[in-house]
Amino acid sequence: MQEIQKINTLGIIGVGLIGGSFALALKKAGLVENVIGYGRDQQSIQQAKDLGIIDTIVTIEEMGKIADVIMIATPVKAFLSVAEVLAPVLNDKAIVCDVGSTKAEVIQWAKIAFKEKIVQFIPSHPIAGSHSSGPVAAFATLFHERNVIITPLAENKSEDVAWMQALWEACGANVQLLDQAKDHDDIFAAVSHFPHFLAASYMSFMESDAVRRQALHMGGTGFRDFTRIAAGSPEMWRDIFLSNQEAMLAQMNAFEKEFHRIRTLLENKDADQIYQWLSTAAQARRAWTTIPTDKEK
Ligand SMILES: NC(=O)c1ccc[n+]([C@@H]2O[C@H](COP(=O)([O-])OP(=O)(O)OC[C@H]3O[C@@H](n4cnc5c(N)ncnc54)[C@H](O)[C@@H]3O)[C@@H](O)[C@H]2O)c1
Ligand SMILES: O=C(O)C(=O)C[C@]1(C(=O)O)C=C[C@@H](O)C=C1
Repeated sequence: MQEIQKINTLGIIGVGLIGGSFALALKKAGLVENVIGYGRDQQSIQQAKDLGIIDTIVTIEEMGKIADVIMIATPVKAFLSVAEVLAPVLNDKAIVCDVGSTKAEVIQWAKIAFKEKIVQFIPSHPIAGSHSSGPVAAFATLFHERNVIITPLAENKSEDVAWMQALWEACGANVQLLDQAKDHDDIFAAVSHFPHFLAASYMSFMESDAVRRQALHMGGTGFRDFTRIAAGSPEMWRDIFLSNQEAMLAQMNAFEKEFHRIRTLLENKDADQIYQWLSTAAQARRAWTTIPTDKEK
């Protein structure tokens, strides 16, 4: 196997679950000498340093001058303001990536902020995460056996994309390249953003009424598994929904029809069709093997 080029200085903007885990994974792989970090919140960035995720706290200006790889790992709606500070101070040798859950808007903003330096920006999205956030939630094996989607830009140099891919692979990830940001956003509206909408809607629905709230205490493993993701960061998910509004609304419209169809089956006590519907769903879920099942803790 070809040796992966080491990073002298890795810069992370927004050292939370994803940025922190990337830094820890590359440290563990022995691929980074020095990690510098910038964060919005002083207490949180200090915590990242105390936990050994980053070695030094810096400003974006300092990072832009010295880092050779920079990851922007903030919630997606913070991307533009961060990129606008980074772009003018970004050294020519650096490559920059993001980890945002949406791609079309991020790429549009990257082009506005980085201008001719857009060649240095490689859009990325790890399909790995958790409902926990902040540097305390970060761990080195988060990306093991998980997909990472890179949506390279026409302007990118192929050797930079290859290096980015190799870095993710060194974190244990399987990298897939997707040409179109819109395809990415449609896909992840369906398999990530809309499921989150369902879990969050369900939890707020349960919480909104005293009798249902009382029933929550009786929930078991099915309830736990169905609702886990609803505990995720409201800031992160607000930004994702707003950033992928069009694709989310398309999912909602389609689901409204399905909701209606199933409701009618139940109103009509149509046992055969209800069985058919549940059977199709069960087969689809049993056949889903995209990621391995987490080992029992
Ligand atoms: N959590 C997941 O499951 C997951 C998975 C894949 C991708 N993502 C994406 O990764 C990004 C980060 O998510 P996360 O789970 O690590 O969130 P997080 O809350 O754990 O970390 C985000 C960090 O960014 C910092 N931050 C926020 N605004 C900032 C700003 N303007 N300048 C500098 N720092 C700022 C926060 O203080 C925090 O430390 C988001 O864009 C999210 O969509 C998340
Ligand atoms: O495991 C979780 O809690 C997640 O929500 C992770 C998850 C997902 O939907 O799979 C969430 C958002 C991302 O952009 C990528 C991964």
